[in-house]
Amino acid sequence: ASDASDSPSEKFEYQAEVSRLMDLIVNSLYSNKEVFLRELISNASDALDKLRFLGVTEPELLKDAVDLDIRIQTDKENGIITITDSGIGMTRQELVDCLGTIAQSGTAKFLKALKDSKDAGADSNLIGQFGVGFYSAFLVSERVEVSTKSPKSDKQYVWVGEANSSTYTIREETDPAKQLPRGTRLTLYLKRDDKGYAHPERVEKLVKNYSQFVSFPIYTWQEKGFTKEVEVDEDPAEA
Ligand SMILES: CCNC(=O)[C@H]1O[C@@H](n2cnc3c(N)nc(I)nc32)[C@H](O)[C@@H]1O
Repeated sequence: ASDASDSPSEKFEYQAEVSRLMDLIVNSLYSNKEVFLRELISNASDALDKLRFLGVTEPELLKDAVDLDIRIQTDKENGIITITDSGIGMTRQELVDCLGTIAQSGTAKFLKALKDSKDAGADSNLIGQFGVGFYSAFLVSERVEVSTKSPKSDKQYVWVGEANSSTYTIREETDPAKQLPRGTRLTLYLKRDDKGYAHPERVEKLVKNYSQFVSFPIYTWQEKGFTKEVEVDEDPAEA
């Protein structure tokens, strides 16, 4: 929760289409909540891809030499999941453009596709195709924080959204303990009935089921520090 020491935050209204889209996603995927982790890992992977691609022509983007990976930390006592990527990160304006607004055409197309889709399964795949998977975080979270640092900006910002709210806030991240060299850290404060997702073995199972083809290493935080989550198939010759 934001305490007094936080930097001042600015409040924004979601663009109307976004509010409608969030309600639609939460209602249509209610029976398939576990897809949230696949969608958020997919966004993290896209952010790492963007960085790798841009790094080819703009090597200075890679100046903060941190490994390109995705780290998932669970806090089962408090029902919190953290997903951190060392991707390109977002500027303050990008937070507004990417999370507070959506191209009208995108929503209309998504709505039509949703109507045409037959079963719930199709719905969950549709949100990935339309790049709107971020909002699936609100299937299981009462509050989502997106702390992000882009090499294009000298400041780190925190976007905060609450379930069933028509507004979100953005403030500068000034807490020294929360600084990122680059990339994005999502903090999911899980709903009372969904705190079970904050168990490491459940996260591991979801990562194995849904995200085995991500082209970056995914680490889950255990008590004993980060361990490699996705087995790399041993070369039989070396096994
Ligand atoms: C419709 C919701 N919008 C998004 O999910 C967009 O937000 C941005 N986004 C979401 N998670 C992100 C992430 N982890 N890193 C970066 I860079 N951008 C991210 C991307 O531009 C997504 O297309």
